[in-house]
Amino acid sequence: MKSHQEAVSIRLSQCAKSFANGTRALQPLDLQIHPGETLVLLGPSGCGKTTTLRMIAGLEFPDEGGRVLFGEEDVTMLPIEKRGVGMVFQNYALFPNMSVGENIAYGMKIRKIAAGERAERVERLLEMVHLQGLSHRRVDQLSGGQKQRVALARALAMEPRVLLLDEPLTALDAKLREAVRSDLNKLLRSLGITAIYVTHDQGEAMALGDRIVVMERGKISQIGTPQEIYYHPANDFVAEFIGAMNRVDGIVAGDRLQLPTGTLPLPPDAVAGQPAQALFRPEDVEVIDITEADAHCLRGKLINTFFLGDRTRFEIEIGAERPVIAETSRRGWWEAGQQIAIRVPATALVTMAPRAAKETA
Ligand SMILES: Nc1ncnc2c1ncn2[C@@H]1O[C@H](COP(=O)(O)OP(=O)(O)OP(=O)(O)O)[C@@H](O)[C@H]1O
Repeated sequence: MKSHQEAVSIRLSQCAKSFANGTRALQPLDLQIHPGETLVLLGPSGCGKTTTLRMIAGLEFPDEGGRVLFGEEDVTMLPIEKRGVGMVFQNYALFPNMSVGENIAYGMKIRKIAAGERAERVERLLEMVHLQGLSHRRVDQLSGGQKQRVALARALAMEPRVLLLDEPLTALDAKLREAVRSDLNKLLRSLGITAIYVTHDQGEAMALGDRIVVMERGKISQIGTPQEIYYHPANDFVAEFIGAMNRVDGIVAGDRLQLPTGTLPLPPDAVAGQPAQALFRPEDVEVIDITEADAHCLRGKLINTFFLGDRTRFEIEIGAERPVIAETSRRGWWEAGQQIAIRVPATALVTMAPRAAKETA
């Protein structure tokens, strides 16, 4: 089913939010969401993700001076029922004593959409969320994943202009979460609806977002595609929040970064003779046997190993402020206490984006 609505852009302009108790949940915020894109709001607890989403929904209103636009239409003061948004929450918010079909049809009934059309839309939506044949099942007899699919179908039933999802997969167990996430991804792409998705889970953000907005303490820290956020963090906060990051300090010597225990490739912004910092991801660290170490390695002592099933994590003391973390899916094993070496290819050095909090699109 294609969304009947044309995809709409959304613009937040100077949207700040203070609550009556004096909490400043959001600093004045500017944000442009493209028609049909899935934008993920990502950040730690309390950073203002939900408040931003609720302002787009019409469940909160920005402080004076803030404006919310859907396309050309100023919706700043419109309540939720006049905005044409569909919402999905972590806790489903379904009517437990109604059937699946009744839940999905509820909004349509209120809007007095004819029974025939209601039934037809319910069938189409059930098919879309892979719940064919379950229309008469009571909601309290469904699994968590099925409930969340019903909530999604219900949100889409009114053919909203915008779909808003607030931590919709958090209540599901890990395996189910991945399955529903994959379906949701396909669905969002096929519908082409403008969607805003709140999560504190960076894996989810990477998997679902066309772009990700990383938020920190009521402010936008960076906006970018998942690749931009992962490989070119704009600042320390993003670098630390998204995935694990190694950072080591050295001195630029010739075409290498010199550390007490060996060398690494040069960071991109390195200046000869100056101190510089190299940032790299654990999965890009090659762990090698000390007998094979050469001038392009760092030497160290293995202080911890963790077998994680699909990969192994090593913590290696190299005389820097923090141990280097390496993760590899290759089968190879060293014992804690052993001397070891690591190599990092030049292409794996993560660069900081030159300017913070700039829109990249
Ligand atoms: N109704 C309210 N009254 C007062 N303060 C509020 C209210 N709603 C949110 N806050 C505060 O505003 C800040 C941002 O909250 P918000 O719910 O947007 O964060 P969040 O990033 O969604 O966090 P979480 O991931 O924990 O849901 C927090 O400090 C929160 O305590």
